[in-house]
Amino acid sequence: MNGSGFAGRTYVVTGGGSGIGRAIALALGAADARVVVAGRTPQKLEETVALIDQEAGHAGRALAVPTDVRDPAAVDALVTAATDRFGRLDGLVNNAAGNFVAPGIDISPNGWRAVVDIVLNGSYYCTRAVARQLREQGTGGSVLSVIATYAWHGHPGTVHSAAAKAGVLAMTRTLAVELAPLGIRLNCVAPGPTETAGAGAALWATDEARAEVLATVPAARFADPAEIADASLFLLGDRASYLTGECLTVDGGQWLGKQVYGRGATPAARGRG
Ligand SMILES: CCCCCCC/C=C/C(=O)SCCNC(=O)CCNC(=O)[C@H](O)C(C)(C)COP(=O)(O)OP(=O)(O)OC[C@H]1O[C@@H](n2cnc3c(N)ncnc32)[C@H](O)[C@@H]1OP(=O)(O)O
Ligand SMILES: NC(=O)C1=CN([C@@H]2O[C@H](COP(=O)(O)OP(=O)(O)OC[C@H]3O[C@@H](n4cnc5c(N)ncnc54)[C@H](OP(=O)(O)O)[C@@H]3O)[C@@H](O)[C@H]2O)C=CC1
Repeated sequence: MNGSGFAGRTYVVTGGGSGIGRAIALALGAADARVVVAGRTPQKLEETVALIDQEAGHAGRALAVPTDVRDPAAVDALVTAATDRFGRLDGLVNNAAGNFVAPGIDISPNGWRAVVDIVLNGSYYCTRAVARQLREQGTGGSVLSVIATYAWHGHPGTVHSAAAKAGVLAMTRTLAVELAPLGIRLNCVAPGPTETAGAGAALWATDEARAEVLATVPAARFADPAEIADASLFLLGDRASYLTGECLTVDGGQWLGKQVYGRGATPAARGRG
């Protein structure tokens, strides 16, 4: 990945201690970027830092800053810690999330708040803090938010997350216009079902639930977090320099895969098969 334009740049990755966030942090580290990982669990963040150091062959390329993105003061302190350590910022990945499956009418106000505060409010606080830093630097930069396709098609069982991800998409499109004059691009990536411990526990905790999810994916497999990281680095980096306010779906065809007659078959073809 040398020559990709990431060398010497600094990115904050929220939820960088696990799953997709860790994969993005590792990919940035492998591309010679400096990476600041934020999340609530220090040990998970330190593991990511150790993996980046190991890949680099030396320490110092990554920093763990325990942060709850629901706390705007903590988010401001995260940006200060990142710039104190690396001198400047170049971008942000809003990846932190919380989720659970429950019927919408049964979710308590606190349950609604828990998810919306992490996903929507946290993404706003982080975007605001990083964009202010970029404005102060006068350098421009790039913000990527990890959403989900149910931001536009909805999803029974996760109304809090679907509503919050839709909010992040609207935030991205709005701020893409507001911040374009500052050279700041904002985009989203929408992964389909991706093999992570967090999503597995929250969304497909049983073999039956897992099989049900898999049956919705035309590609007939879960994504590897590294595949989401590849798309994410494209959106974050200079090869996407004229791309802003967009969302790239990386879902094995899942959200397009609604069908009446079966995949790849017309009724006539099915008759022959
Ligand atoms: C099916 C295919 C879809 C494919 C696309 C999927 C797209 C999206 C995927 C993801 O987002 S994966 C990310 C998954 N990762 C996580 O969720 C990890 C982080 N999760 C958490 O931190 C928790 O799950 C949390 C609940 C979101 C937040 O934790 P916190 O410690 O802040 O809150 P709690 O005190 O535990 O609970 C707050 C509140 O929420 C209620 N609640 C929690 N779980 C459930 C549940 N399973 N059912 C109903 N309610 C729940 C809990 O009871 C609390 O409310 P009150 O009791 O106080 O009213
Ligand atoms: N896996 C999938 O199938 C899909 C995932 N996504 C999205 O991808 C992203 C990553 O999910 P995934 O890797 O699967 O799941 P994980 O559970 O591994 O990732 C969620 C991360 O968010 C962090 N986090 C949660 N709450 C907070 C908080 N209040 N402050 C800071 N960090 C927090 C968690 O760390 P900690 O608990 O230590 O704070 C964790 O590292 C999410 O945005 C998710 O919605 C989208 C579509 C599909």
